[in-house]
Amino acid sequence: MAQRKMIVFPTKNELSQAMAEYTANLSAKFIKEKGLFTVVLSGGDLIDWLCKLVQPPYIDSIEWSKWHVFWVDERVCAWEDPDSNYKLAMEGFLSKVPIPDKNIYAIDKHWAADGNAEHCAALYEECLKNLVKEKIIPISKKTGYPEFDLQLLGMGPDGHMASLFPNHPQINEKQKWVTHITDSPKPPPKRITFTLPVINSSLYNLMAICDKAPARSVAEIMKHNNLSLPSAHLSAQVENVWYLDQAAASEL
Ligand SMILES: O=C1O[C@H](COP(=O)(O)O)[C@@H](O)[C@H](O)[C@H]1O
Repeated sequence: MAQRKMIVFPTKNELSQAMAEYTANLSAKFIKEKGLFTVVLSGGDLIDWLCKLVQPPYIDSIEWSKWHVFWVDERVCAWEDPDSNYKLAMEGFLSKVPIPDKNIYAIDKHWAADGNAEHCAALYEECLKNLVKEKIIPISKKTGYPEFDLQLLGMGPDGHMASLFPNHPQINEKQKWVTHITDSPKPPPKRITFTLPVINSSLYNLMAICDKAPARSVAEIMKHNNLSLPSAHLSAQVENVWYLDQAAASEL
Protein backbone atom coordinates (compact mmCIF):
# COMPACT_ATOMS: atom_id res chain seq x y z
CA MET A 1 0.00 0.00 0.00
CA ALA A 2 1.29 3.47 -0.88
CA GLN A 3 2.21 6.00 1.82
CA ARG A 4 0.07 9.14 1.91
CA LYS A 5 1.82 12.05 0.14
CA MET A 6 0.69 15.64 0.64
CA ILE A 7 1.25 18.74 -1.48
CA VAL A 8 -0.05 22.17 -0.43
CA PHE A 9 -0.71 24.68 -3.21
CA PRO A 10 -0.82 28.45 -2.66
CA THR A 11 -4.16 28.72 -4.48
CA LYS A 12 -7.04 26.60 -5.74
CA ASN A 13 -6.06 27.66 -9.25
CA GLU A 14 -2.59 26.12 -8.87
CA LEU A 15 -4.10 22.96 -7.37
CA SER A 16 -6.41 22.74 -10.32
CA GLN A 17 -3.51 23.16 -12.75
CA ALA A 18 -1.49 20.44 -10.99
CA MET A 19 -4.46 18.06 -10.93
CA ALA A 20 -4.90 18.50 -14.70
CA GLU A 21 -1.21 17.81 -15.31
CA TYR A 22 -1.25 14.75 -13.04
CA THR A 23 -4.33 13.35 -14.80
CA ALA A 24 -2.98 14.08 -18.28
CA ASN A 25 0.36 12.39 -17.50
CA LEU A 26 -1.36 9.26 -16.20
CA SER A 27 -3.73 9.26 -19.15
CA ALA A 28 -0.75 9.29 -21.57
CA LYS A 29 1.10 6.60 -19.57
CA PHE A 30 -1.81 4.13 -19.37
CA ILE A 31 -2.98 4.68 -22.96
CA LYS A 32 0.57 3.98 -24.15
CA GLU A 33 0.85 0.87 -21.94
CA LYS A 34 -2.57 -0.72 -22.47
CA GLY A 35 -4.59 1.38 -24.92
CA LEU A 36 -7.12 2.75 -22.43
CA PHE A 37 -7.44 4.77 -19.22
CA THR A 38 -9.96 4.09 -16.46
CA VAL A 39 -10.85 7.17 -14.42
CA VAL A 40 -13.16 7.30 -11.43
CA LEU A 41 -14.79 10.62 -10.53
CA SER A 42 -16.40 11.79 -7.34
CA GLY A 43 -18.96 14.57 -7.12
CA GLY A 44 -18.88 17.79 -5.15
CA ASP A 45 -16.49 20.65 -5.72
CA LEU A 46 -13.93 18.44 -7.45
CA ILE A 47 -15.74 18.81 -10.76
CA ASP A 48 -15.10 22.59 -10.71
CA TRP A 49 -11.42 21.98 -10.08
CA LEU A 50 -11.21 19.80 -13.20
CA CYS A 51 -11.77 22.93 -15.31
CA LYS A 52 -8.15 23.05 -16.51
CA LEU A 53 -8.55 19.70 -18.25
CA VAL A 54 -11.05 21.21 -20.67
CA GLN A 55 -8.64 24.00 -21.62
CA PRO A 56 -5.47 24.00 -23.75
CA PRO A 57 -3.12 22.17 -23.78
CA TYR A 58 -5.01 19.23 -22.25
CA ILE A 59 -8.25 19.53 -24.19
CA ASP A 60 -6.25 18.88 -27.39
CA SER A 61 -3.50 16.58 -26.13
CA ILE A 62 -5.50 13.99 -24.16
CA GLU A 63 -6.76 10.96 -26.10
CA TRP A 64 -10.30 11.28 -24.78
CA SER A 65 -11.61 8.44 -26.94
CA LYS A 66 -9.58 6.00 -24.83
CA TRP A 67 -11.07 7.12 -21.50
CA HIS A 68 -13.52 5.00 -19.50
CA VAL A 69 -15.28 7.00 -16.79
CA PHE A 70 -16.86 5.77 -13.55
CA TRP A 71 -18.26 7.27 -10.36
CA VAL A 72 -16.89 6.40 -6.93
CA ASP A 73 -20.28 7.33 -5.52
CA GLU A 74 -23.61 8.51 -6.81
CA ARG A 75 -26.79 9.91 -5.40
CA VAL A 76 -29.86 7.76 -6.07
CA CYS A 77 -32.02 10.22 -7.98
CA ALA A 78 -32.91 11.02 -11.59
CA TRP A 79 -30.00 11.93 -13.87
CA GLU A 80 -31.64 15.35 -14.32
CA ASP A 81 -31.87 15.99 -10.57
CA PRO A 82 -29.61 18.83 -9.28
CA ASP A 83 -28.27 16.34 -6.69
CA SER A 84 -26.97 13.92 -9.34
CA ASN A 85 -23.19 13.50 -9.52
CA TYR A 86 -23.69 12.35 -13.14
CA LYS A 87 -25.44 15.62 -14.04
CA LEU A 88 -22.72 17.63 -12.28
CA ALA A 89 -19.92 15.86 -14.12
CA MET A 90 -21.72 15.95 -17.48
CA GLU A 91 -22.40 19.67 -17.29
CA GLY A 92 -19.07 20.70 -15.77
CA PHE A 93 -16.68 18.35 -17.54
CA LEU A 94 -17.79 15.36 -19.62
CA SER A 95 -19.97 17.25 -22.12
CA LYS A 96 -16.91 19.36 -23.02
CA VAL A 97 -14.65 16.47 -24.04
CA PRO A 98 -15.07 13.80 -26.77
CA ILE A 99 -15.36 10.69 -24.59
CA PRO A 100 -17.63 8.14 -26.35
CA ASP A 101 -21.00 7.82 -24.56
CA LYS A 102 -20.50 4.06 -24.30
CA ASN A 103 -17.40 4.65 -22.16
CA ILE A 104 -19.30 6.65 -19.54
CA TYR A 105 -20.67 4.29 -16.89
CA ALA A 106 -23.42 6.07 -14.98
CA ILE A 107 -25.80 4.71 -12.36
CA ASP A 108 -28.79 2.88 -13.89
CA LYS A 109 -31.13 5.64 -15.08
CA HIS A 110 -34.44 3.88 -14.39
CA TRP A 111 -33.69 2.44 -10.95
CA ALA A 112 -32.00 5.65 -9.81
CA ALA A 113 -35.07 7.71 -10.74
CA ASP A 114 -37.14 5.09 -8.91
CA GLY A 115 -35.05 5.61 -5.76
CA ASN A 116 -33.99 1.98 -5.31
CA ALA A 117 -30.51 2.33 -3.78
CA GLU A 118 -29.88 -1.35 -3.10
CA HIS A 119 -30.70 -2.39 -6.65
CA CYS A 120 -28.67 0.49 -8.12
CA ALA A 121 -25.62 -0.67 -6.14
CA ALA A 122 -26.09 -4.27 -7.32
CA LEU A 123 -26.45 -3.13 -10.94
CA TYR A 124 -23.35 -0.93 -10.78
CA GLU A 125 -21.37 -3.85 -9.34
CA GLU A 126 -22.69 -6.05 -12.16
CA CYS A 127 -21.60 -3.41 -14.67
CA LEU A 128 -18.06 -3.48 -13.22
CA LYS A 129 -18.03 -7.30 -13.33
CA ASN A 130 -19.03 -7.25 -17.01
CA LEU A 131 -16.20 -4.83 -17.73
CA VAL A 132 -13.79 -7.19 -15.98
CA LYS A 133 -14.96 -9.93 -18.40
CA GLU A 134 -14.49 -7.52 -21.32
CA LYS A 135 -10.96 -6.77 -20.04
CA ILE A 136 -11.63 -3.06 -19.59
CA ILE A 137 -11.00 -3.35 -15.84
CA PRO A 138 -8.42 -5.83 -14.53
CA ILE A 139 -8.62 -7.53 -11.15
CA SER A 140 -5.66 -6.52 -9.01
CA LYS A 141 -3.26 -9.42 -8.41
CA LYS A 142 -2.42 -7.80 -5.07
CA THR A 143 -5.91 -7.08 -3.71
CA GLY A 144 -8.33 -9.30 -5.63
CA TYR A 145 -10.56 -6.26 -6.24
CA PRO A 146 -11.06 -4.27 -9.47
CA GLU A 147 -8.09 -2.09 -10.29
CA PHE A 148 -8.82 1.36 -11.69
CA ASP A 149 -6.00 3.53 -13.02
CA LEU A 150 -6.91 6.80 -11.31
CA GLN A 151 -9.56 7.98 -8.88
CA LEU A 152 -10.13 11.69 -8.36
CA LEU A 153 -11.60 12.05 -4.89
CA GLY A 154 -12.90 14.74 -2.59
CA MET A 155 -13.49 14.91 1.15
CA GLY A 156 -16.42 16.48 2.99
CA PRO A 157 -15.88 18.62 6.12
CA ASP A 158 -16.92 15.61 8.26
CA GLY A 159 -14.09 13.51 6.76
CA HIS A 160 -16.28 11.43 4.46
CA MET A 161 -15.02 10.26 1.09
CA ALA A 162 -17.19 8.79 -1.67
CA SER A 163 -20.38 8.00 0.32
CA LEU A 164 -18.51 6.40 3.21
CA PHE A 165 -19.55 8.49 6.22
CA PRO A 166 -18.25 8.52 9.82
CA ASN A 167 -20.20 6.24 12.19
CA HIS A 168 -21.89 4.38 9.35
CA PRO A 169 -21.23 0.69 8.66
CA GLN A 170 -20.51 0.96 4.91
CA ILE A 171 -16.80 1.60 5.64
CA ASN A 172 -16.51 -2.00 6.93
CA GLU A 173 -17.97 -3.72 3.85
CA LYS A 174 -15.48 -6.18 2.37
CA GLN A 175 -17.56 -8.56 0.25
CA LYS A 176 -19.31 -6.15 -2.08
CA TRP A 177 -17.62 -3.87 -4.60
CA VAL A 178 -20.46 -1.37 -4.52
CA THR A 179 -22.76 -0.82 -1.56
CA HIS A 180 -25.58 1.55 -0.69
CA ILE A 181 -26.72 3.88 2.07
CA THR A 182 -30.25 5.10 2.73
CA ASP A 183 -29.53 7.42 5.68
CA SER A 184 -26.65 9.56 4.49
CA PRO A 185 -26.06 12.42 6.95
CA LYS A 186 -25.44 14.68 3.95
CA PRO A 187 -28.49 14.97 1.67
CA PRO A 188 -29.70 13.25 -0.35
CA PRO A 189 -30.01 10.22 1.96
CA LYS A 190 -29.95 7.50 -0.72
CA ARG A 191 -26.61 6.86 -2.38
CA ILE A 192 -24.41 4.12 -3.80
CA THR A 193 -20.67 3.97 -3.22
CA PHE A 194 -17.57 1.95 -3.99
CA THR A 195 -16.48 0.04 -0.90
CA LEU A 196 -13.17 0.80 0.80
CA PRO A 197 -11.29 -2.25 -0.61
CA VAL A 198 -12.25 -1.19 -4.14
CA ILE A 199 -11.26 2.42 -3.51
CA ASN A 200 -7.88 1.31 -2.15
CA SER A 201 -7.31 -1.14 -4.99
CA SER A 202 -6.93 1.76 -7.43
CA LEU A 203 -3.39 2.27 -8.75
CA TYR A 204 -3.42 6.04 -8.22
CA ASN A 205 -5.67 7.99 -5.85
CA LEU A 206 -5.67 11.77 -5.87
CA MET A 207 -7.59 13.38 -3.01
CA ALA A 208 -8.21 17.10 -3.68
CA ILE A 209 -9.33 19.32 -0.77
CA CYS A 210 -9.84 23.08 -0.79
CA ASP A 211 -11.26 25.74 1.53
CA LYS A 212 -11.48 26.17 5.27
CA ALA A 213 -14.47 23.89 6.03
CA PRO A 214 -12.55 20.57 5.85
CA ALA A 215 -9.37 21.99 7.52
CA ARG A 216 -10.10 20.41 10.96
CA SER A 217 -10.66 16.96 9.42
CA VAL A 218 -7.52 17.36 7.31
CA ALA A 219 -5.54 18.05 10.51
CA GLU A 220 -7.16 15.09 12.32
CA ILE A 221 -6.04 12.82 9.50
CA MET A 222 -2.58 14.23 8.86
CA LYS A 223 -1.57 14.83 12.48
CA HIS A 224 -3.45 12.12 14.38
CA ASN A 225 -4.40 9.57 11.72
CA ASN A 226 -7.91 9.66 13.19
CA LEU A 227 -9.41 6.49 11.74
CA SER A 228 -12.94 7.44 12.74
CA LEU A 229 -12.81 9.63 9.63
CA PRO A 230 -13.33 7.47 6.53
CA SER A 231 -10.85 9.48 4.44
CA ALA A 232 -8.07 8.49 6.85
CA HIS A 233 -8.38 4.96 5.42
CA LEU A 234 -7.52 6.04 1.88
CA SER A 235 -4.62 4.21 0.29
CA ALA A 236 -3.63 3.12 -3.23
CA GLN A 237 -1.53 0.48 -4.94
CA VAL A 238 1.00 2.93 -6.40
CA GLU A 239 0.34 6.48 -5.20
CA ASN A 240 -1.97 8.07 -2.64
CA VAL A 241 -1.52 11.80 -3.13
CA TRP A 242 -3.39 14.57 -1.31
CA TYR A 243 -3.57 18.00 -2.94
CA LEU A 244 -4.58 20.77 -0.52
CA ASP A 245 -4.95 24.49 -0.93
CA GLN A 246 -3.68 26.84 1.84
CA ALA A 247 -7.09 27.10 3.47
CA ALA A 248 -7.55 23.32 3.72
CA ALA A 249 -4.04 23.07 5.20
CA SER A 250 -4.58 25.94 7.63
CA GLU A 251 -4.86 23.76 10.76
CA LEU A 252 -1.82 21.60 10.08
O1 LIG B 1 -21.60 14.07 -1.22
C1 LIG B 1 -20.47 14.04 -1.69
O2 LIG B 1 -19.48 14.67 -1.03
C2 LIG B 1 -18.09 14.44 -1.31
C3 LIG B 1 -17.37 15.73 -0.92
O3 LIG B 1 -17.96 16.76 -1.64
P1 LIG B 1 -17.56 18.31 -1.48
O4 LIG B 1 -18.70 19.06 -2.11
O5 LIG B 1 -17.43 18.58 0.01
O6 LIG B 1 -16.31 18.50 -2.24
C4 LIG B 1 -17.86 14.02 -2.73
O7 LIG B 1 -16.52 13.64 -2.91
C5 LIG B 1 -18.81 12.90 -3.09
O8 LIG B 1 -18.57 12.40 -4.37
C6 LIG B 1 -20.21 13.43 -3.01
O9 LIG B 1 -21.21 12.50 -3.37
